[in-house]
Amino acid sequence: MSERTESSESTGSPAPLAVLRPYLRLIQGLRGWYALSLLLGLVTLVATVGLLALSGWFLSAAAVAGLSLTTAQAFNFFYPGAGVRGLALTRTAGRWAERVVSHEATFRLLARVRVWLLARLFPLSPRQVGVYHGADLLQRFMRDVEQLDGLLPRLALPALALTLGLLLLALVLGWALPGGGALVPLTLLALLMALAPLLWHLGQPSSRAWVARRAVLRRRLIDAADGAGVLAFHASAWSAARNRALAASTAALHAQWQHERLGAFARAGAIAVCGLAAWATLLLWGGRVDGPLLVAIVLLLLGLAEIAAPVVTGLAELPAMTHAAQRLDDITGQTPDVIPPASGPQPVDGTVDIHGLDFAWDAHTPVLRGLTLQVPSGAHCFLSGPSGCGKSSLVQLLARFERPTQGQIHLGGAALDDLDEATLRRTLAVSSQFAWARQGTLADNLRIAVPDATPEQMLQVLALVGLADTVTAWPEGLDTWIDEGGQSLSGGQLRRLGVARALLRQAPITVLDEPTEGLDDAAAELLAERICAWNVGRTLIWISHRPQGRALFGQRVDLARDPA
Ligand SMILES: Nc1ncnc2c1ncn2[C@@H]1O[C@H](COP(=O)(O)OP(=O)(O)OP(=O)(O)O)[C@@H](O)[C@H]1O
Repeated sequence: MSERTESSESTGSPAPLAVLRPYLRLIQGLRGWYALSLLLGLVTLVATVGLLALSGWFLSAAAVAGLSLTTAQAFNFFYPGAGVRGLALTRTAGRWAERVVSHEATFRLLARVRVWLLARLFPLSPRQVGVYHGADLLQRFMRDVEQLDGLLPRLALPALALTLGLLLLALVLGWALPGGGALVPLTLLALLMALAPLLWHLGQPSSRAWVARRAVLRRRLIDAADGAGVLAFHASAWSAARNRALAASTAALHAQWQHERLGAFARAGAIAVCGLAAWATLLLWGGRVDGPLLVAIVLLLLGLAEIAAPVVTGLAELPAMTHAAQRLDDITGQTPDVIPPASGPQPVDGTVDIHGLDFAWDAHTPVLRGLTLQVPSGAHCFLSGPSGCGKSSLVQLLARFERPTQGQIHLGGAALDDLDEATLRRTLAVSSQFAWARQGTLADNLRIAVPDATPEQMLQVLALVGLADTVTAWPEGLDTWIDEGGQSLSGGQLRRLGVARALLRQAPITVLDEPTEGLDDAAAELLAERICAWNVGRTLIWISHRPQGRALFGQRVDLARDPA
């Protein structure tokens, strides 16, 4: 688990509301959808409370009218009955339409947020992304984004609809209840508004714990599942991993319980406040206004609880939303280590010119010091050196995933920093030391390098790395399914697939990091021979701590001795 992720969870101060700003900005393009949703929410609110009020009035007025035959005969049952049916239908249709519209807006917003996040994640260097545990990154992209999707439909819009509804009610009650009737909904509004800062304050610890602990739970579970194959050999480590996952689960459930408890109290508080308003109205205006009208108003105020409860639940969610936004801000707030120019010079050939290169992963441990190396265009260079001398770090620098602390790299006469992204990737093909395959067919994995590669071209490079016979013997050949991360391939096959992918590119400069790992000496020698022949006229940098194939290379550099 990364230090960074762990620390951002254990020591957070209250997340400021300002972290929600980027998401509110993304909402701007969906204003029409949200305005429609607000309108439908208002219609539903009016229909809901109107239905309760009218039904209450209807029942009590009918009861009063039934006291004598004359009034019973004169009472008009038809219009109120039609009104009740109309309001009930409006309420159902309004709620349905409001849900459809707000869900549509939310899905559109989710898509926007995820695309926006990905656009900020991709320019980051592997080191910047690597500080996040894979499970944690997924949690941020999925669960934390989902937490934010309620910002408008579950909080802002219902709160706005309720506020407008209460103001409207103030007008109605000002007319219906003489002597300060408008004060009832206005007091209700003030009380609900006072709940907001209280819930914000009270919700901070539990929501921070809930957002953080569910992320820890996911990491622990994925750690245990990923490591099961290894941990199962070590009984105590395996039971420790399970216990850690269990403890994380217990802690996450406890935090969720505390978080939900606050929401439940808030809901109960809102219902109680509406109930108190109804009682107060009954006590203050009982006997002063028409009985059925008073019943209607009391029921109307009780009905408001149905609208106010979800609003305060949304308010109780606000701290969790800001904590989720804060976790996303950890990613989006980063400045990429390398910002490539939009356009730049074109390399004229495959020369690699490294001059006075210094590099360190951290301030205390220099990895490369004053490395100077010139590989002429079309030359084949064998780069060796003991483990840890910085061979793979040099690959990271050539690929521009990292920046040197000093010195310059030129490719084809152009400074690496000046190359635009597409030109750099076109110029340089790299097979990294860490082999990887994505879930998909073998052909899918090769087409990562060249999307329109033909089966013949793919088999050609597979033959170079000694995989063609194996692949053609598989019943599905190039269409053989490869499991996530290349798990269905042997270590050596996976490594050679990575090399084949780089070779398929036929780029002016090819860099292969430890391509012979996992091969016996004879196979390693043969691989070097074939790849040198394939790259005739193109620059090849072969990085290996093994001597096999060394004699085939015109240029031989020992990184531990030659530089500095
Ligand atoms: N991503 C990284 N973050 C921090 N330190 C790193 C990282 N990658 C490598 N290092 C450190 O940099 C130093 C050089 O590592 P590097 O992988 O470049 O060596 P190498 O010569 O390729 O070794 P090997 O032959 O074992 O692959 C090592 O001390 C290593 O711990």
